Amino acid sequence: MKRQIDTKLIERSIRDILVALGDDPEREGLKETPKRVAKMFEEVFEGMTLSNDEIAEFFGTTFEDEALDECQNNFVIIKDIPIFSYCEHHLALMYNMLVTVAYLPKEKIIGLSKVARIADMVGRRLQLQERIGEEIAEIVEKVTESEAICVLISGEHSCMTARGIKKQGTTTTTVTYRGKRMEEESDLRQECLLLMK
Ligand SMILES: Nc1nc2c(ncn2[C@@H]2O[C@H](COP(=O)(O)OP(=O)(O)OP(=O)(O)O)[C@@H](O)[C@H]2O)c(=O)[nH]1
Ligand SMILES: [Zn+2]
Repeated sequence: MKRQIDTKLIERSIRDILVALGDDPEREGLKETPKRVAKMFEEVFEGMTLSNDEIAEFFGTTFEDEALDECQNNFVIIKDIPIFSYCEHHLALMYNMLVTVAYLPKEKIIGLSKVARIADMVGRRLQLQERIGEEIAEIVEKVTESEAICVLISGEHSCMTARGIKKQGTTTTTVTYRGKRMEEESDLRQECLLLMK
């Protein structure tokens, strides 16, 4: 069940912020700003209205194919999915984010676009980069029942490039492994990472 975002409360809060900044929320350029921001939040935080189970259910289109019985070690890799997110510490934009998802199909394969939809929706939450990887891996595992999943993410955090320490061009890379085979087989982890890069 999709949760509703309280847009009226967001509008009031943004108006308060404009006043706190010493500006006039009634002036022409700002009159519609609280409404615009509330609408933008509804869009960019849509993932906060859904649980991981719901995302798995909505974007869980899978197929079964006899050919899959023959190949227990053939990775599927969906590379460089661009997403945006917002860091939960500063509400600052994470940008130039590229997500690569690899998994070993067991009996089911997931529709390729669904992987991108899952990554996109997980990004639309107040996040940590590490948690984006964990949540994508968890949802892909729920949908595919795969025993070997890896999520590689690289991205820039505006809270680190445009404020504070201001180190432009710094990128952060996170790697998330999930599943029994990934835990147990270090060769598989290495092979997978090599293929993803
Ligand atoms: N691990 C991790 N840290 C993050 C992420 N996004 C932001 N941060 C960090 O969260 C930390 C928050 O630190 P604080 O000391 O509480 O906040 P701050 O005073 O604004 O820190 P500075 O950014 O160093 O100015 C900072 O080091 C951020 O770089 C993320 O996705 N993962
Ligand atoms: Zn931040």
